[in-house]
Amino acid sequence: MPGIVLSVPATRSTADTSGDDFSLEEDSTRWTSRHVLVLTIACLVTSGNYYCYDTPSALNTLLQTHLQVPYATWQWQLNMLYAVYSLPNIVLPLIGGILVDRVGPARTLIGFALLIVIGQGLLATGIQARFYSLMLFGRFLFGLGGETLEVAQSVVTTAWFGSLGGLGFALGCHLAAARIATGLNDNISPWVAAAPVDVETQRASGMSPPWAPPSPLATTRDSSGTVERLRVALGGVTAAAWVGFGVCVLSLGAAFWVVYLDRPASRLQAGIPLLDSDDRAHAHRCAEDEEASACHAGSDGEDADGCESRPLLPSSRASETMSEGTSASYDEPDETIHFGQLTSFPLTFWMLCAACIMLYGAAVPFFHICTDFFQEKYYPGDPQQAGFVMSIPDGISAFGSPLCGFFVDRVGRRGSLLITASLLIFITHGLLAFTRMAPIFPMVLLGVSYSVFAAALWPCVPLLVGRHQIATAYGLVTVALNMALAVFPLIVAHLRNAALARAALRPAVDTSLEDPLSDSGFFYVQLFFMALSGGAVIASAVLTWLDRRNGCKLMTREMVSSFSRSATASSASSSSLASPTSPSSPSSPSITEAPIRPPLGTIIEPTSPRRLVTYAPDEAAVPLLAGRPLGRRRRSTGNALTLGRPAKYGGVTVRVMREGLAIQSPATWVHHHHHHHADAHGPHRSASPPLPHGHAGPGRPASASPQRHGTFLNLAFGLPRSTTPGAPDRHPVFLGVPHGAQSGHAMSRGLSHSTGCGTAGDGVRRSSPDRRRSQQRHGGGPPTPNPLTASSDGESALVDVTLARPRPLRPSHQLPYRAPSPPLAPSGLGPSSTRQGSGDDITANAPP
Ligand SMILES: C[C@H](N)C(=O)N[C@@H](CCCCN)C(=O)O
Repeated sequence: MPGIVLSVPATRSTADTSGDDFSLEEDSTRWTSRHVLVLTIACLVTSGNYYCYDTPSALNTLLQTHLQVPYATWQWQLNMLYAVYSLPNIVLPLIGGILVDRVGPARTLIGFALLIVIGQGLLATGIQARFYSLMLFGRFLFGLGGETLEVAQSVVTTAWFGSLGGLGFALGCHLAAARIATGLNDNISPWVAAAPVDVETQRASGMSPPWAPPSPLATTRDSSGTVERLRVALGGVTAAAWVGFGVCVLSLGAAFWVVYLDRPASRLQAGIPLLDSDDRAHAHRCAEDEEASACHAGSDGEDADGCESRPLLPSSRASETMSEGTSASYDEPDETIHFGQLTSFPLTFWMLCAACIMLYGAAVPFFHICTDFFQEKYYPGDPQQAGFVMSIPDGISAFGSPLCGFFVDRVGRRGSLLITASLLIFITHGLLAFTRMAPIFPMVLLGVSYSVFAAALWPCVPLLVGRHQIATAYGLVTVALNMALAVFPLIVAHLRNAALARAALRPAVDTSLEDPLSDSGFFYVQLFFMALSGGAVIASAVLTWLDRRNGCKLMTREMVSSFSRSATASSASSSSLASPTSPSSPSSPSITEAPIRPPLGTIIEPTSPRRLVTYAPDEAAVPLLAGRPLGRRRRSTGNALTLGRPAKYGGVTVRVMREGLAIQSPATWVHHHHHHHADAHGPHRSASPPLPHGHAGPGRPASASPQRHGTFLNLAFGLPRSTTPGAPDRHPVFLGVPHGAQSGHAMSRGLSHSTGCGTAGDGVRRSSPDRRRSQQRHGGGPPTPNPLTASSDGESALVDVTLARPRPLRPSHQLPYRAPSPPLAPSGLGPSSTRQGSGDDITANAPP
């Protein structure tokens, strides 16, 4: 009996359909130079934004002098420059995120980077022309692009590093780049702006009256260096603003580069899953192409769209579009993110937003005022010392964020890290409010906390939402961040003003700092920040608690499930799963604590009798596991794959070709559906006894049904006979585990889905998770178990599964294998019956 190869279609692959070999151009399970390049350039993309964001405050009084406005007016104007940046971003990143989810990060990345360039250009022009309204408008455009650019950048980074086990580190590098860009601006902008301006320019601009003697700083045109001459020629703050413009142009260039590196063909080559938008574009192009079938067939040549490298279209949607030659299937409502879908975001996600508001609110608005505070309480008349202490958190974060991100990738436990960080901020503000301890130590604590929470918070986003919602989710968290940054500074200002007003009314009393209530409002401000960080502790604790009930997604180490990797070479991949030394090896002692994430294309040769892979229930398609329920819904089910000895159980091999595995165990329904006999009503059914293990049923050259035995891949499978001499049989096989009361419904859905879809050019039937979601939504029925479809060619089969997210399997979930409840049959079928028709068969493969 030939070993059965179940090729489980992956999200994206570069597989070769011509055979069982699954070759890739790059080992997609490791960092490659391409990854390093993508990360480096992606970090540069937002550098312009971060460099220029703080230009107004870095130039502050120099700008005021240049604009020749009174101090009070300037305070208002300065704040307005920040307000027009932040206020629109209370909403815009959400719209931007939805846009990114719809059209993909490529176009949006360029668009947002362009907005930043234009915005900064207008700001610089406004400064040069001393035209404040133009500055304001430029800053507004700059804000439109700035925050949403980060969303698009995060999406690209998540795609490249999410399943590589390096998302925390990669996002930490973004943060580091941001902190460095901020630090550079803090130093370079004042340096450029304070350049000596020649006397004539000063006089011409009115900065210096004609009778005034030249400033001792002012040099003349005979400055020796080119840089000096440039500084003089451009003139102070204008030059500083145009330098910022130059950095933004560089960032735009980086955005183009990232888009180039992230193009579909490049992703496929690197084993990075394509985005839905890429799917759409790709499928549209291929559908228009007369040679679209070559895309399926796996031609070796490369076309502009990268068809060459995706003979197996990993996306069900793509494959359906490709196979059906229509784009209609892409337009299913569930496939496109829209506002209505926000309600489908889990509570954990909203709690993450709450934690983001409190954490950033307790840190960043404090940075804005802390130099004032330090000068008042610790370093009167010493702005330099105050400035130095203020820069501590950013300095620590510049190198701490990637380190913490790396730690997060290795340890998981993001919720616990957020709680710890919140506690640290609480202690920081407590120390600053109630003690006279030098602020250096509290600021170091704050720096550590800032590094930890930013590094832990952002990588949580893709773990909590669906793959097609990631940009929207990043957008929402960015909205939350901007709410904090827009609202809390106003509250802080109000607290201070109220305290100052009270102090003004008070008679001259002892204003010594021994009395904390006698300061100019900073004590109340610190209490406010303590309240926020206390709220962050609570939000993070609730988040962690919810997450534990919801599959411990935030505790997961390493990979983002919805971005399963494309394949490594099959042998390597196989060994990566089987080898104890492999990071994802299930045989390491910790295997039951962390989900196995078989990279796409992995050939699983089950060699260990006791390996259990558990995936958390998927919202949309909940595969069923008999036995003790796993996951969030205690009475619900989880997805499990149990692997056994191939030699003993017929050499069942599973190749992961979609988002991991969701093979139900311990009992599996198998439906052989001869699509050429299918009618619109689904297969015919007839009762007959179950096939014994490895026994070919009528009309089949071979059949293998590894039965439940200890812990193993319980998979019933039949290989239909080839009807065309020389041509491999391509029969979709339905695998699903109807269980409990929903079984009949679920199975019938699966069947109708099976009969309703065309077969791809390569003969592979692919299920559509989104279609299923759509069916559920419109049918209003209960969740549908994964309808796994497959086809076989006598030697192998391709099985399409939808994967749920992996979750760590805690020791309490390490269950001894136990006999399953017999699965309920669909529509009156008994649990242990095999019904065979001439063309369509259902095998209910119950455990013996
Ligand atoms: C307002 C500014 N963009 C900001 O504070 N950003 C945050 C979040 C950055 C997320 C990057 N993916 C920061 O910590 O810098």
